[in-house]
Amino acid sequence: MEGVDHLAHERNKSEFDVDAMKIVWAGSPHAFVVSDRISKLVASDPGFRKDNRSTLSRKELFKNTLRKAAYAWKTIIDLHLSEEEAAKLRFYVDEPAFTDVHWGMFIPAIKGQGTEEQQQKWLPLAYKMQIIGCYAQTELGHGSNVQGLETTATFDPQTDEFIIHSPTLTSSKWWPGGLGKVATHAIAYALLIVGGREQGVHGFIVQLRSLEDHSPLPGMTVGDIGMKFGNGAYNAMDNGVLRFDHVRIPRNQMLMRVSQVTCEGKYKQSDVPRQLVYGAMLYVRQTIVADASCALSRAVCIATRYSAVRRQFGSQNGGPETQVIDYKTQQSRLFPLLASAYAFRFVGEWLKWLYADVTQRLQANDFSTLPEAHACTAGLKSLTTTATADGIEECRKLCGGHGYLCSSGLPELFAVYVPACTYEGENTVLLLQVARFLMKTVSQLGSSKKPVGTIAYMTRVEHLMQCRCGVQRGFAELSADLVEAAVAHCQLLVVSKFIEKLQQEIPGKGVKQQLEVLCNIYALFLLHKHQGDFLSTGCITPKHAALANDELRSLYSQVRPNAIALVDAFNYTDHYLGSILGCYDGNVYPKLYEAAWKDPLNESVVPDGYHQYIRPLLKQEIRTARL
Ligand SMILES: CC(C)(COP(=O)(O)OP(=O)(O)OC[C@H]1O[C@@H](n2cnc3c(N)ncnc32)[C@H](O)[C@@H]1OP(=O)(O)O)[C@@H](O)C(=O)NCCC(=O)NCCSC(=O)CCCCCCCCCCCCCCC(=O)O
Ligand SMILES: Cc1cc2nc3c(=O)[nH]c(=O)nc-3n(C[C@H](O)[C@H](O)[C@H](O)COP(=O)(O)OP(=O)(O)OC[C@H]3O[C@@H](n4cnc5c(N)ncnc54)[C@H](O)[C@@H]3O)c2cc1C
Repeated sequence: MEGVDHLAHERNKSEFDVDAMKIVWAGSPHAFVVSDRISKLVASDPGFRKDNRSTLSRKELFKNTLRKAAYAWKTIIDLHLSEEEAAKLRFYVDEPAFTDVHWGMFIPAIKGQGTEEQQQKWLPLAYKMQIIGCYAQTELGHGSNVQGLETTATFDPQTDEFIIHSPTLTSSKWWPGGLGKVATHAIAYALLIVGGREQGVHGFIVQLRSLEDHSPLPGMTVGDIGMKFGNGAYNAMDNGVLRFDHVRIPRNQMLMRVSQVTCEGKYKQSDVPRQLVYGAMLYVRQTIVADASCALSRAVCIATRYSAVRRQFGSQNGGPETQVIDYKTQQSRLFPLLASAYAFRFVGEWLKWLYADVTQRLQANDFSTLPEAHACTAGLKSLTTTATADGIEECRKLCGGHGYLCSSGLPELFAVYVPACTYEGENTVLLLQVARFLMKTVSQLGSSKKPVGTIAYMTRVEHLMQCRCGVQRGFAELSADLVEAAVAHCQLLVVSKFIEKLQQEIPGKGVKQQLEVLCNIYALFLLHKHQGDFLSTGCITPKHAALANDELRSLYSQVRPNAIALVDAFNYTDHYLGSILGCYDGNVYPKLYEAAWKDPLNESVVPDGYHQYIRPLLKQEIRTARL
């Protein structure tokens, strides 16, 4: 029945202060208040409805996304929302759209790679959305290998301009979000050529479309690259293709914080590392780690609530069947994911601090922590997105058949989420960056340069020193093993940041105890999953492994009475979850049944096509009917 909380009995079992945990999850009392208010504002506004998405054609979906983006912007203006509130509103609208790239990449790229003058010119236009930007780096022939990009930017000293050109088919820009149909401007990455000399890849602000009638400017061939994985909401994003035919832009539209080209045609490299050209990717990778905790927590919330509702087998003397959440197999699949959601939340908080710290240092031309920041953002983006994509799929399976319904919210969450393993750096390529960083650290062991920060533990791996001479030669040969070492390094990071979180003051009855249980589950689950490595290296004995497994089962039993409260602490509205299986009141079956009849296929009792195809079949008139 509507209004009845079918999970009340679960919520009454909680052994901790859920409201206090909501604040821990949000990050602070202020962040909780903003999140709670904005999520309810979005959920209560029919203008942000999303339950009909699966019935729309791609063009309808895309146009609806434009409408929502415009409506969101109007809401932001009308309600005088702050930047923080506006970002939260776009988050809870939960629709992949050009605004993600405009706010998440185009603006950070100008802030990180533009001069003061360029920032003063372009940022006000971007903040007011008087221009809409995209981040055009990837090409048909190159994505991972940025230095392999083929688009050229040739300086013409006669006119004080750059000529942007796509010399080959594979140099066509391919994938940039928002590029296909919406963006008026791009940060386009191209191989800089000055005085006949190639100077590497740099970023350029290029206007793509008229601000009068939105038509592509001369020399631009631009469009959408077509349907993407599943019928999910990511098809609301116009990932595009763009070719330049000798397009001229003023010299002052090359982003010149890292290097400059003078009007005389002199190329000047500032005394900053060229890798600052990659700065926007560092920013997005750290946001993607926070996004991973959000996406995984959504899936875990759905699967946990449904596991408490679903009963299957185990009836005694006609009594109720067993809740599937009580099965040890269900717990051993679900609770490590619950622990991972919290673990990724806290390592994401730390990574946000690390990014802010390195950004502050860069402003003072202190580049000392840039390599570590790159390794951490690259490695944690790779680790958390892989675990989250796999975790969302596991949550779908934990919900049995109903997990495969669009109304469960899980198929779409998976379809929208999985490209995170590829974009912003393909996960294996990024782990190789971490491996390179680790091996560089090994090569410095024994020198005066002592490992600090997240690699300080490596001073204790003296035995690696003997093999360091071989490492340089064997990197390619050993790369598969080194990628595993990179994963282990990142897992250690996640565990250590969870432990550091627990050393902070955490208010609320039972809250810290619950987090300690989740931290132990996360760490012991990893030990269990990789016990072969731990045993083969002598880090643990078989007895330790057995004790760890016993402890895991005990920890699952400790989580069980608190599971619903732990996912309630995410404070997601039913609107944002978009899932009948995960609805707050647990009233699943009536809602599933009601939703089925809303499917367009049920608009008529006799399906379209019956008289043309089925009736002749049934009446054996097939021989005469024209197929
Ligand atoms: C790193 C590469 C793989 C290789 O680069 P190179 O070949 O140039 O270098 P080397 O491997 O030789 O390394 C040289 C040297 O540099 C160091 N290095 C490398 N990268 C960096 C870096 N980023 N920072 C610092 N240092 C770096 C490296 O360690 C070496 O050092 P040593 O010599 O000392 O060893 C490179 O090619 C690469 O990065 N490839 C990956 C390409 C990539 O990531 N492409 C992404 C394209 S953009 C994209 O995919 C966008 C997806 C967007 C999806 C949706 C949007 C999500 C938005 C989230 C935010 C939303 C927020 C909204 C807010 C709101 O609404 O308000
Ligand atoms: C949904 C989506 C949105 C995107 N949005 C944008 C955007 O807004 N702007 C933008 O510029 N780009 C965007 N991209 C492009 C994205 O950044 C690239 O697809 C990504 O960087 C991967 O590059 P790639 O496609 O060239 O993969 P590849 O590098 O070709 O990967 C293919 C395989 O090769 C392997 N491989 C590659 N190099 C090595 C190596 N050195 N050693 C070992 N293995 C290797 C990889 O591990 C992978 O298994 C988007 C992509 C997607 C899917």
